[in-house]
Amino acid sequence: MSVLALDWDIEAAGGRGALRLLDQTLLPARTGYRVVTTVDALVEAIVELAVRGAPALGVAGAFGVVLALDEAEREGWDAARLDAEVDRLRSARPTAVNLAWGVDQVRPLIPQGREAVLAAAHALAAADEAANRELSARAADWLLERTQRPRLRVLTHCNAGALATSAWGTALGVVRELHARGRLELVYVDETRPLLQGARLTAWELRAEGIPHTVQVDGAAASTVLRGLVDCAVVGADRVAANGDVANKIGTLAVGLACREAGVPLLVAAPWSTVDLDVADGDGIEIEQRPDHEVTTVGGVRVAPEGSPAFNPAFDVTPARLVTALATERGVLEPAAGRTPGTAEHEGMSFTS
Ligand SMILES: CSC[C@H]1O[C@H](OP(=O)(O)O)[C@H](O)[C@@H]1O
Repeated sequence: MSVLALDWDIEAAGGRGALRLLDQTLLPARTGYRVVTTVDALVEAIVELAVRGAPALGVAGAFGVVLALDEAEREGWDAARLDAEVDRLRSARPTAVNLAWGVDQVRPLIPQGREAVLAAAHALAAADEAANRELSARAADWLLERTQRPRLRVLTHCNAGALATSAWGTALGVVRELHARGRLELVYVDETRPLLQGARLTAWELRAEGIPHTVQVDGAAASTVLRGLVDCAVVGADRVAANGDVANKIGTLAVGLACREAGVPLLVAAPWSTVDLDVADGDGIEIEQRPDHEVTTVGGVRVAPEGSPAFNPAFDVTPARLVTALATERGVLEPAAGRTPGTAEHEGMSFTS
């Protein structure tokens, strides 16, 4: 199964093409799509998490610039309006660096015309898949060497799968790689409240491919780790600071603390596009605050009393000292060990254990 979170649909919208999004708010109950042709519709899809996941947001941002160019032509926008709309797309969600990065990769090509921007967006999507496959192989090698286990029991949090990327996935890319090698025993899938990306999306991906897994409540993660039920935790990332601090879905920090206490490796799987060298450490990463109703209701049913407010940070920051390994397509770094890469590929990163 090769699910695509998003793809450019050249037949849509009168032949000019459109961005077709697998609407992740509908999964796993049903499969539906949003075919978006405007910046408004794409921003709405991003904010509602119809399309989500750092690398997928990068690809959506790049194709979103093409949508903005087409809309500008249809609506007669001047350069200032086009610029403002691209900025609005770029800032639709603040924590994942990839959205802004994807826009910034293609924006300089606007003077060369829409076909140049479209070609660059396609190239960015292809490069993301290649990076995911490379980092997954490197991560699997590292985990098998580190654990010396014949088959691995893995805990993962949220969804960092094909649905969160252009294809293959990051954390789930590592799981797919281990499974393909016959070296995966079981995946413990944190449900990942409040939007349940684990229970809804990660389980959907793993079930579709017959990858053994079991869904658990987020509150079980620490005891699962400390009871020795897993050999490692593998998660994605939304932004990695220059010192190795990692912003990821809320609850990742708790997994990192449990792993450190249990002496179990926490591996963060992320393409280099998620590394933000302009941010020195985690304190510089903006954490998205999301609406109360995501916490106080479940499936539209109120579970907290009317009038009870909610605290709903969408991400947390796991300090580098808890990150055993950071697997990118350029190599596997070891922030917790203070192993500064000291190689050209990782120029700008610096870890102190
Ligand atoms: C490889 S996706 C990285 C990251 O994105 C997810 O956040 P969201 O579902 O809010 O877009 C989650 O933090 C994943 O780990």
